[in-house]
Amino acid sequence: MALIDGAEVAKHNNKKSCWIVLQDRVYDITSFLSKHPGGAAILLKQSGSDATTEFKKYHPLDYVNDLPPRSCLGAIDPNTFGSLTRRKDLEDRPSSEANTGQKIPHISLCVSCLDFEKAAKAVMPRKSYIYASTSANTGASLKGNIEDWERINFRPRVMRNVGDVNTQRSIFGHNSPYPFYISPMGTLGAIHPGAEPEMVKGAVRKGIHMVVSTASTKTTEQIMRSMVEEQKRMNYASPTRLFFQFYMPVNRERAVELMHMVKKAGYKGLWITVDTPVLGKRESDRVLQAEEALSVGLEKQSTSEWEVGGENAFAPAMGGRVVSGQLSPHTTWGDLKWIRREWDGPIVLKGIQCTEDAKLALEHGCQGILLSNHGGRQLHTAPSSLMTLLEIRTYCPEVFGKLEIFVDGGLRDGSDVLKALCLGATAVGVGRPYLYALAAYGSQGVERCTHVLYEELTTAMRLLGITSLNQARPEMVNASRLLNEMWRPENTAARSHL
Ligand code: HEM
Ligand SMILES: Cc1cc2nc3c(=O)[nH]c(=O)nc-3n(C[C@H](O)[C@H](O)[C@H](O)COP(=O)(O)O)c2cc1C
Repeated sequence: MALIDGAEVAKHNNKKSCWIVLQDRVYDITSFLSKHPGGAAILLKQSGSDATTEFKKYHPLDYVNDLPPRSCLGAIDPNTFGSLTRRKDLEDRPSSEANTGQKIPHISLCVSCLDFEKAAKAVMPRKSYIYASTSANTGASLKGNIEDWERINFRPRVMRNVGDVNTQRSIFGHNSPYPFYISPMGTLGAIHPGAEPEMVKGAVRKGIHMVVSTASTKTTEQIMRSMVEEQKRMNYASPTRLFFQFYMPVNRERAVELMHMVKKAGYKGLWITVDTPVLGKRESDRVLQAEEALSVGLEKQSTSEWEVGGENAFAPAMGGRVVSGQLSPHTTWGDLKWIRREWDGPIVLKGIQCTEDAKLALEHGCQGILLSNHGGRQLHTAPSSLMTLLEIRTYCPEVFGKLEIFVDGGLRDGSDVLKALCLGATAVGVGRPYLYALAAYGSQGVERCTHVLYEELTTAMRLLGITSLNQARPEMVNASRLLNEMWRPENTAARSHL
């Protein structure tokens, strides 16, 4: 087949005829524009040009196989890459105009979790920063997550021998030096070129557990392989284990296929996200999408025409856009029956937000619950996980001891971790701080973030007067302020459901 000239490709740079180059092949993606789950605008930005670098940020290479038949037009003439369109005018602006040109701070200057965000903002493309930092609606859920940790105080004991401290915890029998783990976050390819494997590398080196997202840039197997390779480099001395976060696809066969893949790859537990029957309204994402559409002249297209994906059968996008077919709004408690038949390992429900559902999780044979509002990205004014933890302690204490209870959302300090453990949590998930650490410093950032949290935790334990996490008790914290605001059945019209 004759090679295609770059100058020819460059001509097809609009929505009527849109060609892109991926690796050394030319693709006509005109008919795919309106079906792309990530939106048409991002593809049009790449029209007539080599989209390989941008593509790899978001997708495994084998995604090209999912394009409609006959999309591949042939190979590009390698001598004509120079004639392709260079869309410099549309390149991503840095996330913070003020930081442009600023040098990234030395990693040793990151002494708290919040410092990683500042560093990341200096280097992250604006789109990636918006994806990471965005939250639902006015941001009230995210704000509540962060603030509630500071509304609980410790009740320290003094004059105790706190020379040596032990911070070990286990998740479903898998020991870890830490009572915290890395929360699942999608699309890490947009955060660091090394994507999920880079995060895994840092995790393995420090021995921290990690939950891998269904919406990852790399495949389930690639991510597991990267863990095994890093383990090998460390003579298998790292206790790190990977768990899998599961978004339920609408199609059951696909769901089963994914579960089998996850099992075969060796993931140690299935964390089913239950707070996302639909995507929350992430406002900054929406503004960005509108800006992108305007920048490529799509403003005349009605939003719905371009945003509703077609009959796609891919992994979900979690970037503020609904991916049709990938998030099932139809999942119910009854589905746990067939899920259990397909998956014999531990099941955690991620996104439990009230007592009633905690009880149901126990009744339905789950092994764990993760109290979470998805980092404030889903329901506007959802309860913080801390508030839910207090509610569950008050109204269904029977789940403690029978389920492993995790919390996440807004934890930015090792002492926040300790508060959750005092109140009975098994372990806590940390999301954005790890993402920002990865963005700014790659796997070294992941290691550093773990170290920072660990140091804060051990200091807090000593100052609280304990030497082991088994000594953490509810009476070591004063949660009165939150308890005053906690939901109570007597304040609700319908009381019969508890
Ligand atoms: C050419 C074949 C392509 C296919 C088959 C494809 C497919 C998909 C699919 C299935 C998703 C849903 C989420 C996911 O699985 O990650 C998605 C999202 C997305 N895609 Fe593509 N895509 C293609 C090209 C591109 C290119 C060239 C770019 C960038 C220049 C791109 C950027 C994105 C972005 C930004 C998202 C949203 C991710 C998020 O917000 O998390 N895609 N695409
Ligand atoms: C950028 C980003 C992507 C996320 N992607 C997913 C995901 O794919 N699946 C999921 O269940 N939760 C996802 N979450 C939610 C996290 O797992 C976790 O619940 C939340 O980030 C914890 O809050 P924190 O970021 O304040 O620590 C994501 C969160 C962020 C910030």
